[in-house]
Parts: sequence; structure tokens; C-alpha cells
Amino acid sequence: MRIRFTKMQGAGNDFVMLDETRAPLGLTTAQYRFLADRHFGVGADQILSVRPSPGEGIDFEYVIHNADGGEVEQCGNGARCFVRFVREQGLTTKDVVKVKTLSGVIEPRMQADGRVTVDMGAPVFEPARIPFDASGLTPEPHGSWQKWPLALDGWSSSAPLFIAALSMGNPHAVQLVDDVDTAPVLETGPLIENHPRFPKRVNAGFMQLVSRGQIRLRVYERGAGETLACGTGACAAVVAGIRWGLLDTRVDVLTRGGQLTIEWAGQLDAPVMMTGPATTVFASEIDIPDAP
Ligand SMILES: N[C@@H](CCC[C@H](N)C(=O)O)C(=O)O
Repeated sequence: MRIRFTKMQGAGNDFVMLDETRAPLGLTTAQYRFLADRHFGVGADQILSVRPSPGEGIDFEYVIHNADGGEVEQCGNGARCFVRFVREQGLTTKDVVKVKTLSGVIEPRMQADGRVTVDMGAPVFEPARIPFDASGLTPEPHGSWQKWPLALDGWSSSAPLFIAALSMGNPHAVQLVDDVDTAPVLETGPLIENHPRFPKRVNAGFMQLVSRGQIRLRVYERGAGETLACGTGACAAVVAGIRWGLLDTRVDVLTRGGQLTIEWAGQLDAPVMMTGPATTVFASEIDIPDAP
């Protein structure tokens, strides 16, 4: 089957965008994996399939697949690319587009400077809703909140790991590190991602404080490995930093692929606002192997 796609990136987190507004492509897990493959396919961290309106005043629906082919609930950088994609494809002329995702309805908004702002909704802290199995763990107080101890089997360091566990529609474990350049992201990232206390696996964030208004961040993403930026990961890190009393309500997040700005007022039900770039790289067609 030959399909048309658009390659996009947001702060270096890259996407294959598929227009399924006229007809579903019906791709299998193996075909998503093929598209994401950097040697045999197009290459991407995630694949976003844009589908028609599900009604109720919502403009579109989209589904997100990680590079490993698994479907996921939410994607911050993808949400910004989505709004640029539907406008460039002539699917809408709106500046604010309502889209249904697996974790709820979000509203990306085009800004006059070309960046996109997304209301990512309120963070979720209840362990069962992340989901995070906190049974038998005693959290340590930190700022107005807490951090959870996490034992990492298979990691040699004797230093205990303390994390913030929260959901931005998808699960995140955020830890503070002295220096993101020397943090063991590639070594411990897979151990955290697959930790048995996270039954749906987790995105592992490594946050370095620069000031109360700036952090550096690396994220080892569930189902994709380390990416150049993770939008929901940036939201999760800033929320954790604010609740820990370390950050102000507006924070610039420096990732290896670019800068995002995250704002959160601090009330538990307040939405997290994310602003950042979204860029089209190229559009083309590709033959994809028949299913499995
Ligand atoms: N890159 C994304 C997050 C994509 C999904 C994530 N890997 C997960 O499995 O939850 C972002 O920008 O938020």
C-alpha cells in the first residue's frame, strides 16, 4: 500500500502525520513501527493519525502511536504539530482547533509568532490514575508535596532515586539531577520506563534546575527511547518543580531540540499551558509492507 505522509517536528520531537479524515488507513502495529523506523521507514518518535470530527462541536480526533507501535493517550509536541498540519492541509482555517485524544479534548491555538499554545489540562496526582503502584512506599515530604522512593533493580548506583509520579494524560516519573549532560538517562531510562510499579510503563524525566524560571530537561520516553524533547514531559517536570517549591509559575524548558514555555498557576485543578514551535519538514509518499 502506498500512503501519503507529512514529516513534522516540534523542538526536535519528530512525527509522521497521516491524514485519515477522508478514509481510515487501518494500519497495524507492525506498519506503525515500519513508518517510525529510521532505517527502513520514514523515521519518527511518534505517528499521529488525524481523523474526522467525532461530533459534539469537536473539530477532529487524532490517535498517537509511539515508535514501538503502541497507542498512547497524549502527546504535547504532537498537539502543536497537529494544528499546523490541519491548517496547512486545508482541513481547517481556524486558529484554535478542538481535538479529541485518548485522554480527553484539548485545544491547540496558533499564535501570531507562529508558535502554538496548548491547554494540556490539569495534572493528575492520584497514584491509581497515573497509574503508579505506591503500595508499601512512604513518600518523603518535599516543598508542599512529596517524592516517592523508587528502587531500581539492575542499576549499580547506591544513591536512592526519588521521583514525582504524575499524569499529564500519560504517565511521567520526574527526578531532579545535578546536570542533564552527565545524568544516566540511557542507562536508567529503560529501567524506569519498565519499572513494575508503573503497570502501563512510564516516561522518565531528568530535570536540572537552572533558575526558578528555567530548567534543562531530558526525557526517556515510553515506547520511543530518548527524544530531543517531550511536551508532556516538560509539563510534568514543571508541575513537579512548582509543587516542590523550586520553580515559579512560568518556566522555560531547555531541551536538546529546542525551548518550550510551560505555565501552571499551581492550583491542583489549574490547566497546564504549553507553548512551543511546530515545523513541517517535508511531505512525500511511501510504500508500506502489507500487514501483519
Ligand atoms: N513526545 C510526546 C509524548 C509521546 C507519548 C509518550 N512517549 C508516552 O508513551 O506517553 C510529547 O511531546 O508529549
